[in-house]
Amino acid sequence: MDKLPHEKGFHVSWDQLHRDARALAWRLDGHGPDDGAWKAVVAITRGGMAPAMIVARELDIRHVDTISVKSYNHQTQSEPKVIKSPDMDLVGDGTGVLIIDDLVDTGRTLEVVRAHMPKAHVATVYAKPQGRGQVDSFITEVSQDTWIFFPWDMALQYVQPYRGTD
Ligand SMILES: O=P(O)(O)OC[C@H]1O[C@H](OP(=O)(O)OP(=O)(O)O)[C@H](O)[C@@H]1O
Ligand SMILES: Nc1nc2[nH]cnc2c(=O)[nH]1
Ligand SMILES: [Mg+2]
Repeated sequence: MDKLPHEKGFHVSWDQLHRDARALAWRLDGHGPDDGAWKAVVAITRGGMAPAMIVARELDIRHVDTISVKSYNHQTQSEPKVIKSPDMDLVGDGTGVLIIDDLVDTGRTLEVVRAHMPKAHVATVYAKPQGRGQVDSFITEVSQDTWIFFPWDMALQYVQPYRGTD
């Protein structure tokens, strides 16, 4: 069987992701610059889209845009590239904008995104120590040598019982 590049796996179900993204929304609620309100959400595609939708729903934010940064091919990192920018008339310098991603690992993706919107508030659901300094808010920290598996990358499958029957 193929070996994973990381020994530890943190497997996140849809239910867990929903709860954690909601917890992130509750943490951010009332902390925007305009009487506590946020003016827009920018999801970092693709992984930030589901958490961003949940946060936007909880905080009643209707302006939702995306920035696309590609930095991984499966589990191998390469130079991050912005493939698609948000509407800069909407986001401006980032004031009042919530940038949402599923996780921060090395922080390289967020470095690129922050350069686009320096005044935005950056939030991720999960964070690893190396990239934690790039996020303003997050919910759960995992160790650097843990690989996070998201529900959209998994499927239910049969598991052998601990004790075989033969
Ligand atoms: O902090 P970093 O080391 O830069 O890594 C974090 C980024 O890596 C993953 O995205 P990926 O580039 O794999 O694209 P995807 O969201 O489309 O899966 C993840 O969703 C984060 O956006
Ligand atoms: N799914 C997933 N993508 C990543 N990109 C960088 N780190 C990770 C991780 O732990 N899990
Ligand atoms: Mg991503």
